[in-house]
Amino acid sequence: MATTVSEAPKMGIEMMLERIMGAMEKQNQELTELRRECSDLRTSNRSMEIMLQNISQGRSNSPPGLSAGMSPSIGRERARSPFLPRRSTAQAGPSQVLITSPSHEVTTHSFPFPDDREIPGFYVVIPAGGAGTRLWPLSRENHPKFLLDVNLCGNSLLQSTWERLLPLAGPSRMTVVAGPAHSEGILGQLPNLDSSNLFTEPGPKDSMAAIGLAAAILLRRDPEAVIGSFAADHMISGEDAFLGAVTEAVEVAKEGYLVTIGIAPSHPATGFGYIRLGDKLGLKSAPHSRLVSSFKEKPDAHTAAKYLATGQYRWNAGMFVTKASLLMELMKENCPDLYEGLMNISAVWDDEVARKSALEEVWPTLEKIPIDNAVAEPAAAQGKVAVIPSTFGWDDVGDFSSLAEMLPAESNKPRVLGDQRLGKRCLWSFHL
Ligand SMILES: Nc1nc2c(ncn2[C@@H]2O[C@H](COP(=O)(O)OP(=O)(O)O[C@H]3O[C@H](CO)[C@@H](O)[C@H](O)[C@@H]3O)[C@@H](O)[C@H]2O)c(=O)[nH]1
Repeated sequence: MATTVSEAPKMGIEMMLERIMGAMEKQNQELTELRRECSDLRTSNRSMEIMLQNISQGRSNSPPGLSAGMSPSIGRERARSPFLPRRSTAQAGPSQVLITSPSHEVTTHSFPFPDDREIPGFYVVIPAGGAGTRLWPLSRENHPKFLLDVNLCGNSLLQSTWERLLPLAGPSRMTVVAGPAHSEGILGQLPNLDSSNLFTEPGPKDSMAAIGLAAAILLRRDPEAVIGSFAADHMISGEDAFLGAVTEAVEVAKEGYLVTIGIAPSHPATGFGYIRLGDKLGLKSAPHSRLVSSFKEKPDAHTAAKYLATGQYRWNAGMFVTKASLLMELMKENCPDLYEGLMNISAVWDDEVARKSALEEVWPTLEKIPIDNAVAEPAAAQGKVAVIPSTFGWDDVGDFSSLAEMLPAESNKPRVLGDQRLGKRCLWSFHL
């Protein structure tokens, strides 16, 4: 049937109305979805607050796996930093560790630390990579975050990492893996680092190649070596609790596990990986050790909030303790080309000329992959990964908001990194 002139505008209006109705319906659906997510978040917030009240009132059915210093307002992007003068108790006292028991009780344990904490055969590996682009321009390619004294304590993050771990390994078993651009800065800041323990990689190939290179070299030097990798640019408070956790991790590593340290989460962070706790291992020498059921790398906020509410998850702090031989076996199984490349490089490491040509030839061909995806996730699926759930304060100082949390400020005043009296000459100020 032919359309008359008077019907044409009517059809146009009807089509417009139809489109508007369709758009409204879509918006309604999205609103319903958002309301549902808000309601989920409110529910998990409420349960967290109740659990926190229980802790503060000393009730025993306290929260599954939360650090006692945690802020109740988990809806905020970040909780108060444990690196600020405390109003909370996340930082355990000397030789005391806040432990979350499997029955979800937070208890305080004392570790019988001997004066000499050195662990024979334990090597520290500090992968110092990345320019920390989220902290640019404070951190730049030639001034990476780990060389900066970001919280004005008098030490760079790298120096603090060194000092923290030195009691466990002693200077001869402390190693660093970094790019050539940073060698001078690293040796300048760490005068006690043996230059043969600075493993220089030609270019960034991500954490598996960096830690794998150290493991391959150390395995040739000491077939029984147990290694622990700890990022150069993390901040930790409650150092006794930290050392206690690493000491337990070494015990578990000796039993043939790849061991990680799980941090009690204080808020539903989306910038970290999460570890799902599995069964208790029941080791006498490592009473808090558990199997890792699975890893989840950087979930969205909704998923992270759900994880927190279960109490069964810890943050993955990127710390791994293992026999060097096990790490290489896992690489051989899961990324054989990377394994072979690193074994070839390590075979000629002590010969400077042969090392140079092996690095030139092999390094560019190596796969760029994080240790989490390369070995930790597949090994967890085989029941080969353990975790020491811990409650020391930890942050990876990833961005300005995390850095700002570590700096003191009066309310409604900017946070200043540098000398406040210098006014405009201060290093940096934050308006957050
Ligand atoms: N030497 C060297 N080190 C590297 C390289 N790539 C990464 N690293 C080092 O390996 C560690 C982790 O690498 P990132 O790239 O910073 O990892 P991420 O995205 O932050 O995630 C990992 O760490 C988080 C904690 O900070 C975890 O929450 C997450 O699950 C994961 O393990 C850091 O110490 C980093 O310096 C490299 O090419 N060379």
